[in-house]
Amino acid sequence: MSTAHNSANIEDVAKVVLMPGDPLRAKLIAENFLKDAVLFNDVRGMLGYTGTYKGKRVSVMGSGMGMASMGIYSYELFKFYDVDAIIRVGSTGSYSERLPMKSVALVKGSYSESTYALAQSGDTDTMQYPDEDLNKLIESVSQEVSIPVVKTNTHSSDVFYYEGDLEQPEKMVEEQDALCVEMESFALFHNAKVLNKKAACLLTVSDSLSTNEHLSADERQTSFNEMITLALESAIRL
Ligand SMILES: O=P(O)(O)O[C@H]1O[C@H](CO)[C@@H](O)[C@H]1O
Ligand SMILES: O=c1cc[nH]c(=O)[nH]1
Repeated sequence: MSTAHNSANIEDVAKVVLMPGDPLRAKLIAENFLKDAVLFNDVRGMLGYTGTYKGKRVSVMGSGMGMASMGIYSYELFKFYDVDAIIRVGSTGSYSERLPMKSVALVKGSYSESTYALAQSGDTDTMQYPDEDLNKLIESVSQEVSIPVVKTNTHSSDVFYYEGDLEQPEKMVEEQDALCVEMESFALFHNAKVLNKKAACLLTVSDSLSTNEHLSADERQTSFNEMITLALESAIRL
């Protein structure tokens, strides 16, 4: 079985999938963290691999950028590949010094102005949520492996280059308790909800919109490693 966007057979994909936005980050994760990783998809360059981590089968696949792309890939993984859980591992821009550079955020709610949920199923909720039990697991693993997380809502935006209200970051912090911005978790959480599956989202702060700092390529690599370790250590306990 395959779809228009994924050439894998159902048995090629593990029950738990890590999803970075960037397909090349999926490749790096497969090469550096998984044993015996095998490529299961390269349609449109959206690389997906399955291997083992500490003996347990885990997959990793890019989601692409934005709700529409995450919407397609996560829907297909849940619905047609019988995936139980997806953990997004993304980069984020911080709106507040309460979420410093390189810190890891565990998303407890995803606020969006996006029409994704409305268009997908008529869902008018502007806040979509991760799986509560999966988040609790990640939180407890974070203590066990000493990789701290900041629990926060995120702003899940359709827009990267923004020319609107300059006070948007402050408003997101005050009105939505969203300390950061990224572009996919709202669609992922919505799909998990309508398909009765599990989803979570870990984000590493790569940019600060409050202090105007940005991670270098090397720093990104090192700090993403902590988030990926936490996601994998959680995945094998599911
Ligand atoms: O690092 P990833 O997972 O791609 O996530 C963030 O980076 C991209 C923007 O540069 C968007 O996809 C945003 O959500
Ligand atoms: O969506 C994103 C992701 C990383 N950094 C940003 O500024 N925005």
